[in-house]
Amino acid sequence: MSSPDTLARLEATIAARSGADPDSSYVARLNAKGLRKIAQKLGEEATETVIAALTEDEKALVGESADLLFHLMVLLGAKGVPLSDVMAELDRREGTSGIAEKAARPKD
Ligand SMILES: N=c1c2ncn([C@@H]3O[C@H](COP(=O)(O)OP(=O)(O)OP(=O)(O)O)[C@@H](O)[C@H]3O)c2ncn1[C@@H]1O[C@H](COP(=O)(O)O)[C@@H](O)[C@H]1O
Repeated sequence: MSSPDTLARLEATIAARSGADPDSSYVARLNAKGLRKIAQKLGEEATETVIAALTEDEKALVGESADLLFHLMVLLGAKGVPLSDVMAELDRREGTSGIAEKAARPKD
């Protein structure tokens, strides 16, 4: 079933797999390699998503977007940042235009 719960389930799976055997778990393998590697993978997936958006079909964009979200979730897990904190930040922003928010930023 696909829903907002999908990311919550993935968060729980990632937490459960982080300390697993790196030979059998990709999440464990990434965590064993450390934060720098996780961040690098996230950057690669972001680039691949951009390339898919600009040069590939919708199926490729969906696949790369899933890779991107998955690796973001691994990064948040490695940093101990709950998904609910990110969702709360999006909720806080809800209804505020990005144009208005940017215009209200203090000028330096
Ligand atoms: N959603 C995913 C998911 N999406 C992508 N990937 C893996 O992410 C890896 C990245 O693929 P790439 O081709 O970009 O990278 P790569 O081939 O490893 O390339 P290099 O970095 O080695 O050069 C692949 O091994 C994918 O299988 C995922 N691996 C796991 N999950 C979820 O995490 C759960 C736990 O996985 P394990 O930790 O492996 O048990 C799974 O049940 C899934 O729910």
